[in-house]
Amino acid sequence: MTQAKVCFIGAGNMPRAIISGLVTNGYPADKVHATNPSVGKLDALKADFGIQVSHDNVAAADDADVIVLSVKPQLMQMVCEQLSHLDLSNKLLVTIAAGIPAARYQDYFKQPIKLIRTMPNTPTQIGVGMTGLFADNSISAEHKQICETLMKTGGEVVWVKTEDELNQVIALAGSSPAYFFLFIESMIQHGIKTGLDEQTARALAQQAALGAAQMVVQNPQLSLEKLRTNVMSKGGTTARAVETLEEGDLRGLVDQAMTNCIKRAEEMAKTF
Ligand SMILES: NC(=O)C1=CN([C@@H]2O[C@H](COP(=O)(O)OP(=O)(O)OC[C@H]3O[C@@H](n4cnc5c(N)ncnc54)[C@H](OP(=O)(O)O)[C@@H]3O)[C@@H](O)[C@H]2O)C=CC1
Ligand SMILES: O=C(O)[C@@H]1CCC=N1
Repeated sequence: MTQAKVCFIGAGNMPRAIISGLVTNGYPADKVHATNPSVGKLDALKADFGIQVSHDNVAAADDADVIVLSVKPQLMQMVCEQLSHLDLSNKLLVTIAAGIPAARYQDYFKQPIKLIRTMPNTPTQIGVGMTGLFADNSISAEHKQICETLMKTGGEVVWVKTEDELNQVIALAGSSPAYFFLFIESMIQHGIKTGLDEQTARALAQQAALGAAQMVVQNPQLSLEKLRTNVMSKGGTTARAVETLEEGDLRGLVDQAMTNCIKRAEEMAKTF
């Protein structure tokens, strides 16, 4: 089952990112199906990637080898219950939802299931994603391999040893693209405020962000502190800017943001 028939239940931002990674990297489009209530996202997926689309969760799931549960956590129970009368014994279930514990799905489906929890991020869309994966001991090596192959088309994957660690994956990778977007957005706002046009401000900020990320990736032998201090001439402009960020306790703020991110995942685990 190396090229399994995959069905995404829910066709929002994250499944679109995964589907883009899959098809762009040569996964056969005719083996990918997405379902969604509204038509716009389905039309776009069909036009952009040539995959099958429909509104019928049950028929699509019944036809698939791998069912990727891709709706918002608050809709998950309803969607799973809708599929619960299908024979799922030969299917692999993959969830991308934040928060909901693996054991909860067993209750939703009212039958024994094989489920892998994943936590991807939207850069998967352009092949530089990061996905955390968790499977308990009941999941076969073959199913783990299928899931890993699917997620790897969009970037890197990391298996975590305990389910709790998936919450750290959310804080470090699932949610974190948004932190970087906010930072870049703030930089662009400053550029515009001080007189640059938006296009120029964005070009400057985005290239600096890309360059900084590539510097981190391509210099594993250098600490982040070293990379930072290499930019900071003594008594220069960067030192003044970085001092300002430190005085404003950027580190403390990031720590608090990530702590709250994890707390929210824990709350969601109790709610859904
Ligand atoms: N966005 C991200 O960066 C990440 C998201 N996730 C997880 O991915 C999941 C989806 O998030 P995301 O894609 O961002 O959410 P979106 O809000 O973009 O998409 C949710 C989709 O689910 C559809 N939907 C609603 N009801 C049903 C139903 N009954 N059957 C099938 N589809 C339905 C919605 O359709 P309609 O528009 O018609 O209402 C919508 O297209 C969440 O569980 C989230 O935790 C995980 C990692 C990262
Ligand atoms: O914000 C969320 O809940 C989802 C999970 C990680 C990214 N988006």
